Amino acid sequence: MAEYGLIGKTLSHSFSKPIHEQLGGYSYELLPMEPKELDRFLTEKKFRAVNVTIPYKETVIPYCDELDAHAAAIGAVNTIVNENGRLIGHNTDFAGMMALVRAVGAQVQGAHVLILGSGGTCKTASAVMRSLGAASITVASRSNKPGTVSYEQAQSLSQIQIIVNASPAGMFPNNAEENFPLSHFKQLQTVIDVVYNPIKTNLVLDAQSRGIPAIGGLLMLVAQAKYAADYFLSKTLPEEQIDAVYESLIKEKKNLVLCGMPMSGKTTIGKRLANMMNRRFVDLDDEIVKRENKSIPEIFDEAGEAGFRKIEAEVVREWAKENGCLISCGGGTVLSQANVRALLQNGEICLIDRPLSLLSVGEGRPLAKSMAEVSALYDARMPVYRACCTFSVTNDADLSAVCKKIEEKFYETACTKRAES
Ligand SMILES: Nc1ncnc2c1ncn2[C@@H]1O[C@H](COP(=O)(O)OP(=O)(O)O)[C@@H](O)[C@H]1O
Ligand SMILES: O=C(O)C1=C[C@@H](OP(=O)(O)O)[C@@H](O)[C@H](O)C1
Ligand SMILES: [Mg+2]
Repeated sequence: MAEYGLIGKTLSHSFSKPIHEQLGGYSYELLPMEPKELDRFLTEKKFRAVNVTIPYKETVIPYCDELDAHAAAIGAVNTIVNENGRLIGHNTDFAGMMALVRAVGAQVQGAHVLILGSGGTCKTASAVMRSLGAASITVASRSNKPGTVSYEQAQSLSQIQIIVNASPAGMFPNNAEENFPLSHFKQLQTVIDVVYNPIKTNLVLDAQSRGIPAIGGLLMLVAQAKYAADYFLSKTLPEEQIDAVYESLIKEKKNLVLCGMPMSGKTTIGKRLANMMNRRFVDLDDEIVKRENKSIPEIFDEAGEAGFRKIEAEVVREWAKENGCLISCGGGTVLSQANVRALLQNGEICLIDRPLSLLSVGEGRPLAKSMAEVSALYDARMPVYRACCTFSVTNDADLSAVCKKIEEKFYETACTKRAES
């Protein structure tokens, strides 16, 4: 019998297991099930408490003997506690979203709010925004539901100050999906995205690049889990647990991406650091070579630089979706804004800043065959590297000192909650 767990349809990418195990010390199982199995599961009641996710948050309501006030008002249940055979339904998404709103510093009182998506999460978002005194709440949906506007109509709502994405747009595996355009919203103050995989969707990255505070859904996931764990254990865990679990999850899940000049040490440092940090090591050039079964100079000879960049972009798309990796780029990878954006969804980019005087001509590098070429590349590329990186480390010391410095900076500056909003 699974004592605690998560019921839903497809759960392979859920982070709930490590979150709950860290929060409450109990074992927590992912329990994917079809509707037929759900009926048996909730009738047999062989569990102590479970969380509920898509698409069952409304389906489970008739099985509950009692609902708490939030669950009843919202019409969705994400936590069920089995109290001696009586199933009590709670909604801790409400408190989870409150935590997200607080963390990003949204001023909801008197604000005009646009919610993207009209499913279950929209109900929670509306309830939160209403309770915080929003002046108006408009819901945009693709399905012409009564009381909603289309995405096209939503574009003309120039008074909108807060946008909440409550739809699965941009969610894994559709990370590259174009986000809802933000350029029309001149009054926009805050963007909240409930999607937590990737850690930053294109919507969050777009808002942040416009200087608009924005936050992804990971903190909400952790916060709702903490409030669910309170019900599971019949006690109130400290609020600080939310930040602690969030930060440890971010540290584990974020990719560390190394960029920089050819011969700056990306591959060498990457291998060593991945070992030190116990991370999966991915060298994008190696992945390209493996995929094409050709060396890099052969690819350049046959397909030109444009052909190489096309393959490189596809390999970036694939690996940028992963979590917890150490990714060493090729020297030209981050010259493409689309590649940078993909890598920033789940990662922090570190520039390996190796002074020009320490760079040399390397083998198998078609674009850096002479020192004159290296020097010209250096002048052209360093500003681009500096602009795209989250932090940089000078590589002019011995390798182990440089690796240590990168690890420290990654954890200290790149993985804090502040970096997400
Ligand atoms: N801090 C360092 N100390 C000594 N050698 C270094 C250092 N950084 C880089 N190198 C050397 O520079 C060369 C190029 O490194 P590499 O990792 O292949 O660069 P990249 O992947 O950035 O093109 C390797 O021979 C590596 O050992
Ligand atoms: O600078 C570049 O444009 C390139 C750098 C190489 O990687 P390294 O930086 O690891 O040498 C490799 O991706 C390819 O030759 C193109
Ligand atoms: Mg390399």
